[in-house]
Amino acid sequence: MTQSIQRPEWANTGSPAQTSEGADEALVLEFMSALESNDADALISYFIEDGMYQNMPLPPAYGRDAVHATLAGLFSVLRIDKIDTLHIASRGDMVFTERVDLLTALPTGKSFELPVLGVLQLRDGKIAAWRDYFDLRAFETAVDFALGA
Ligand SMILES: CCCCCCC(N)=O
Repeated sequence: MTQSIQRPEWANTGSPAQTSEGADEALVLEFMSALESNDADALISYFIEDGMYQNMPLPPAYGRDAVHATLAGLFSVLRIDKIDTLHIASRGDMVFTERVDLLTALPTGKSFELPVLGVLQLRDGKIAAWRDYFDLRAFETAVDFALGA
């Protein structure tokens, strides 16, 4: 079932795929689309060996094995239904995404459109660091599931 996200009225018109610049932003948009696979084995190939991943309200993961375990752990309790990247920008090796991530908590079946600011650092066409900033309490309250427990 193709999920759709209500685009906020303040979002720029047009899709970042049309306005993105450079290989790093294109790679990040490809990765954001790949997240909808919910496949940790496929997603880890986007990271360098000593990459890091952190959902900022939760502990960080350092190194490919820890990043894979964190992704697999997330996918055991939630499903990424849709990632809508509203805006994307980059400076040097840093890429910034303003997004709405449509997520479903598997234990409750409840979904939430989570506003997210994503910061990614690229190195040789792969992700060296991925940090997502969002309101965990708003998410947990909306889906009635304590992710951070
Ligand atoms: C709510 C915490 C889980 C976030 C999963 C990945 C994402 N940023 O959408």
